[in-house]
Amino acid sequence: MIEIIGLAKKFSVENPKKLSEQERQDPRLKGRFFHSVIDVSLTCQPGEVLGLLGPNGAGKTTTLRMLSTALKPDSGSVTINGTDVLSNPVVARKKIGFLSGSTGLYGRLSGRENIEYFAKLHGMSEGQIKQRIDTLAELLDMHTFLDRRSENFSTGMKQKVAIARAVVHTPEVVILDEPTTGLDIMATQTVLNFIRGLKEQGTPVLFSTHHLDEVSELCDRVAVIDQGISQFDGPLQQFTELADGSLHQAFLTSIKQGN
Ligand SMILES: Nc1ncnc2c1ncn2[C@@H]1O[C@H](COP(=O)(O)OP(=O)(O)OP(=O)(O)O)[C@@H](O)[C@H]1O
Repeated sequence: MIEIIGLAKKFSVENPKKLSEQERQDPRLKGRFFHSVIDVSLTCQPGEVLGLLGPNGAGKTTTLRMLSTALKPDSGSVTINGTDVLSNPVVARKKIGFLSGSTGLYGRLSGRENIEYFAKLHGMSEGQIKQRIDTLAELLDMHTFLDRRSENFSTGMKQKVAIARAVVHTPEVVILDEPTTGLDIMATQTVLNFIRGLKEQGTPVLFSTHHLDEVSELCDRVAVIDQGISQFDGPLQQFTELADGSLHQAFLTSIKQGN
């Protein structure tokens, strides 16, 4: 189970001139600090898929980075299957599979070698690594390119390898930052099927997205963040009931309610 309560994170603004016009107008800019995440709470139970929604700049990536231990929150708590992530980041990291926004593969290595490298960091044996990569290659449809150098991979190939790398250690929970952004229809479907497989195994999956069709296809729960504040966290059905069954309208309603 993933539980986030009252998470907050501000960044110091080193050079205000570098802020976008939108950020300058944003009420989260207070003096020398930009309060990216102000108050975010959500939960995701075993076997549930949670879709994290919010406009550009809402604070989704910042929230996911705190959840994955990549960033330290200013306040709030994050618990994964009973482990307090903030006080036990090393233990928590083993439990988490995290796909960040940038795939960051080593271009000189093949897809397989990129995955192997992470598997070794997790202390997996040669036998375990081979078996796990075989399984992931099948699930993510990677056989045709897995042994090629990754520098010339398409966006979809890179993303599949990055997902395989994130889950190679069979984590207890999976967190994916916009896993289908930039992917074609086939690759998107492969990734969505992969998430569905995780759900069937009872693994909680939390992913951020701008695609409402993915939410209706896959998600049990929805969380909405706007300007760093949680506007909704609940079952999909409760979310759609905000606007007579229309996901699109429900999203707009949830955001308007906070303003
Ligand atoms: N290291 C940082 N320093 C200063 N501001 C930051 C930093 N990281 C994020 N921000 C700002 O915090 C806000 C929230 O960013 P974040 O990337 O979490 O949003 P998001 O909801 O993931 O957006 P998108 O949907 O566009 O990916 C943005 O205005 C961003 O510019």
